[in-house]
Amino acid sequence: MSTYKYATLFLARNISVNQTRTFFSNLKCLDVTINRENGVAYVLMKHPPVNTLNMQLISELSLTLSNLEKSKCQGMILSSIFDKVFCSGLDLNELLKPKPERVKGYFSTFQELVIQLYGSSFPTVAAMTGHSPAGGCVLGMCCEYRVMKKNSQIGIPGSRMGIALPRYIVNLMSSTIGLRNAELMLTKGKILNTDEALKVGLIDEIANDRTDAIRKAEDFLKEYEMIAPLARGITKRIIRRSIIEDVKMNGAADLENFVSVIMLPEVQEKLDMYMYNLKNRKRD
Ligand SMILES: CCCCCC/C=C\CC(=O)SCCNC(=O)CCNC(=O)[C@H](O)C(C)(C)COP(=O)(O)OP(=O)(O)OC[C@H]1O[C@@H](n2cnc3c(N)ncnc32)[C@H](O)[C@@H]1OP(=O)(O)O
Repeated sequence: MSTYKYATLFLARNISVNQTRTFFSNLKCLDVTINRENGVAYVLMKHPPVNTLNMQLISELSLTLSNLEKSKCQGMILSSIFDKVFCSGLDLNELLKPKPERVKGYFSTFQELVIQLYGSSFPTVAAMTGHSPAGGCVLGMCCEYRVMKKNSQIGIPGSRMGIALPRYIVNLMSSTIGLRNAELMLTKGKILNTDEALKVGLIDEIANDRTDAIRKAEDFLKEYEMIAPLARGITKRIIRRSIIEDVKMNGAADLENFVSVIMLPEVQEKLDMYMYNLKNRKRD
């Protein structure tokens, strides 16, 4: 049995091997296991070293969501096998010196994933085992509930990187923490620690460690066992409809705009500096 399989079973505590089944065995960047008893899917990102959202990870997440939609999945916990990082966001290498068609395809695949996760029919929880910058924060915001390990950081540093965010990201943040907080956070490209994130409502609970994060995520999903699935699903759809409709209406134009900004020499210069600083910063 692989290390990852052990990790999955460890996460699905109290569940014997007979109660779990590996949903997909041919994925490179994900482990997907379903608990047969309650229908909860555990989707663990395992793309070393820091779960950067390269094309492969984005595509596997998307494929997994499609398959979970077709299965009798009752809920999903999105997490990471890494203790320090949930997800480090989009792949900065895709943003640097990009070819227009390639970068357009990349962002469009990410946009589709966001809408798929945000609009999923089953309830979703992000069990964030560590830092969740940028795209990692976006994945978390698409879920109904976010539990984050203490001493982690979360936020979208777009402005600090010279990137004007697409409107669906701004809308997601505004719907999560309110317009005022979103404006303050996003215009400054602020990254929050767990206490700050809890205070503004960017996360819902703080966990002591990985096991605690998973337990809290399971507890959140358990509450739905008493709720009529149809009523829950319809209500979720109504609440989330405006952002989804907005992407359908404006997503393509928004994407064109975003790509043309990314290609600007001054934005590229800023991104280059950002990457340089990332590679040369002191590690803690
Ligand atoms: C139309 C769609 C638009 C969406 C627009 C808005 C949404 C998102 C935009 C983005 O997501 S851009 C990506 C922004 N991400 C970041 O700024 C995070 C950067 N990374 C970090 O802060 C840290 O790596 C970490 C996540 C806190 C982890 O720190 P740790 O010390 O554990 O690990 P490192 O040593 O820093 O990293 C290991 C290794 O990975 C490289 N790396 C990290 N993150 C990225 C990344 N996002 N893209 C590419 N590469 C990344 C890092 O440079 C290290 O490489 P080496 O130095 O080992 O070669």
